[in-house]
Amino acid sequence: MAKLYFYYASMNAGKSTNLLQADFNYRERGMATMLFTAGIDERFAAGTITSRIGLEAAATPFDATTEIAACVADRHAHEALSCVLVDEAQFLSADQVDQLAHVADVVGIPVLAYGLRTDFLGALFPGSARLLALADALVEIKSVCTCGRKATMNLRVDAAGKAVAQGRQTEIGGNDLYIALCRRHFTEALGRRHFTEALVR
Ligand SMILES: Nc1ncnc2c1ncn2[C@@H]1O[C@H](COP(=O)(O)OP(=O)(O)O)[C@@H](O)[C@H]1O
Ligand SMILES: Cc1cn([C@H]2C[C@H](O)[C@@H](COP(=O)(O)O)O2)c(=O)[nH]c1=O
Ligand SMILES: [Zn+2]
Repeated sequence: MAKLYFYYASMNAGKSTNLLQADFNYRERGMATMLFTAGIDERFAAGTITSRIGLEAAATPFDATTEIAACVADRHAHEALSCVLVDEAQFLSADQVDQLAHVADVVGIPVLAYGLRTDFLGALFPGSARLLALADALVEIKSVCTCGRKATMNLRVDAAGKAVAQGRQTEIGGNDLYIALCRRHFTEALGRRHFTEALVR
């Protein structure tokens, strides 16, 4: 039975690299894949998944209106797909994650979704919340804080490197805007009061 996997991590942990390696594995065996990534993330060429170590592949951009199950069914009708891979899965809606579960369960294609678990305040993204609830397998991709502990959180910083404690959940950026930290250093940088406020919102 095909499964829905959620590979989650903090920023800069190697999610896109891992996705591109999985994709390469399928393709070198002559198996077709379909890749999705968030259309709003235009840090690199639109419709491209790029890892910081130089690998890249073409992907279908998704936004809030994308009917992912229909896109997969269309492609699958022309070429039998062996795997669907989704980057930036934190930006999926709950309904789009349900569609990915349908792709695995009914269409029978394994789905590998890669994304952040939590935002800059330590709160779940909608897509991540649904994936944590539904995925058959939750796989953590680990990275390291400056102190050597596991970096599970994403601190947003301003131009002066100061922690940002409020703002909209979606703010596209890279190392200029975010630092992956362990929970202890994240909480200290943010101030425990802000951290708790975000969680009870
Ligand atoms: N020029 C580089 N050469 C080798 N590794 C790099 C380079 N730049 C970044 N990295 C490493 O690549 C990883 C980030 O990969 P990426 O797949 O883009 O992460 P994510 O998708 O989780 O944000 C990090 O481990 C980072 O240290
Ligand atoms: C923590 C956090 C992140 N984002 C954005 C920033 C990046 O554009 C992506 C994550 O990219 P990566 O592949 O993991 O490097 O998400 C955001 O919009 N809001 C946040 O709180
Ligand atoms: Zn730390």
